[in-house]
Amino acid sequence: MTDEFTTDIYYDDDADVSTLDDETVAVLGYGSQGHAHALNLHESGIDVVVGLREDSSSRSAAEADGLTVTTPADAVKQASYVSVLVPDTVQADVYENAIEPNLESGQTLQFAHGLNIHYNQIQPPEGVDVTMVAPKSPGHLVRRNYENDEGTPGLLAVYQDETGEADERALAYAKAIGCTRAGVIETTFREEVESDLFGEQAVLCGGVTSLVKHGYETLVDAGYSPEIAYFECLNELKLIVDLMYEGGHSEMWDSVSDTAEYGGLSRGDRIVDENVRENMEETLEEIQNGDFTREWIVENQAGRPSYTQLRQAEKDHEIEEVGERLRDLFAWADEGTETDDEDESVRVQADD
Ligand SMILES: NC(=O)C1=CN([C@@H]2O[C@H](COP(=O)(O)OP(=O)(O)OC[C@H]3O[C@@H](n4cnc5c(N)ncnc54)[C@H](OP(=O)(O)O)[C@@H]3O)[C@@H](O)[C@H]2O)C=CC1
Ligand SMILES: CC[C@](O)(C(C)=O)C(=O)O
Ligand SMILES: [Mg+2]
Ligand SMILES: [Mg+2]
Repeated sequence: MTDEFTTDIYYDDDADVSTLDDETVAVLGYGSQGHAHALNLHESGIDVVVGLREDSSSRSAAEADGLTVTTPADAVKQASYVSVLVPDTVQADVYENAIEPNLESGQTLQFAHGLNIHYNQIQPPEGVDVTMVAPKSPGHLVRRNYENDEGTPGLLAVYQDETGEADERALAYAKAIGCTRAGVIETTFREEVESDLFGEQAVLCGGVTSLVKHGYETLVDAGYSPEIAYFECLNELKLIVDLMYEGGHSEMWDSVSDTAEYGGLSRGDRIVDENVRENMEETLEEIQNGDFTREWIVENQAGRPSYTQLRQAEKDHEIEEVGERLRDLFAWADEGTETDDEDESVRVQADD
């Protein structure tokens, strides 16, 4: 642990996987996070049972991966530690029907995102520890990093500590899925939920895709080719973000040309200006006052009409079709010498 930061950060030496020896962890859901947690826990020597619906489309994958699968209700009965990794929108329902009737004092109820607890969609009983281990990464990378002996940073929070061991047990879980290899930051449910929702809406997912689309459209509308616009505004973004990830903004600015640095520093705040900042503050307020979550719950109750429309519009955007064609060319380039007939035809087009 280090005391140089405002929060506690835990690493492998601060956690002990054997805390969960002789226990069974129920992983409910086998999607993005579920498959990663279940497999990493299993390979860390922990007894895992996966809870899925009888007709679940994930059942065959979990079984093929060598895991024991049963229903969510039965998994909760078998386990002392319950990790809720079904989508946020069904957690309240799964809690009411499969978890709550089978919960016993001393068990741990754990989440990877605090939405349902923080916005009171799930109200756990006394006697049960309620914790969160939230990897700050898509689940598929949680798994890939673990397999590569690398870690995934995560957040840890304790909402209810009835056993006096909630923290220690959550740390053991975080270590078993590979998070303490990279570092686990102690936080609260409120901080995790509000910052996570804000990050994905304003910057990571919503903000960045809108920025890319606006950049792409500006170039294409001005007569530049869609392929050039795609590479400039989307493909190269990864390379720039990789530099920021490795060494912060400084490493990125050091690596690009002086022309790019001067242009970026003098123009960046003109593009993402005070209006954007005000929009960000409004978005954060909707998260803090619960408006976003209320809207999302109603949207789900109504069968997701707006979500479906927004998803389709995003899929139909020209940049998706251009990107698909161009990524195929790059897939060929990545395959090196293993060319086949199909690859050769791409090579001709690429050379043309
Ligand atoms: N996606 C991510 O990378 C991240 C997610 N989180 C959090 O992790 C949690 C899980 O999210 P995520 O991994 O994206 O979820 P997914 O959408 O990937 O979960 C799908 C899994 O849940 C099962 N499932 C869906 N509905 C039900 C149901 N009603 N009853 C039982 N099982 C069901 C599905 O099985 P079936 O085949 O039966 O539909 C499938 O196995 C959420 O709290 C999320 O906020 C946190 C950090 C990152
Ligand atoms: C950035 C999106 C995320 O918050 C995540 C992968 O961390 C999510 O909810 O999927
Ligand atoms: Mg997140
Ligand atoms: Mg999230």
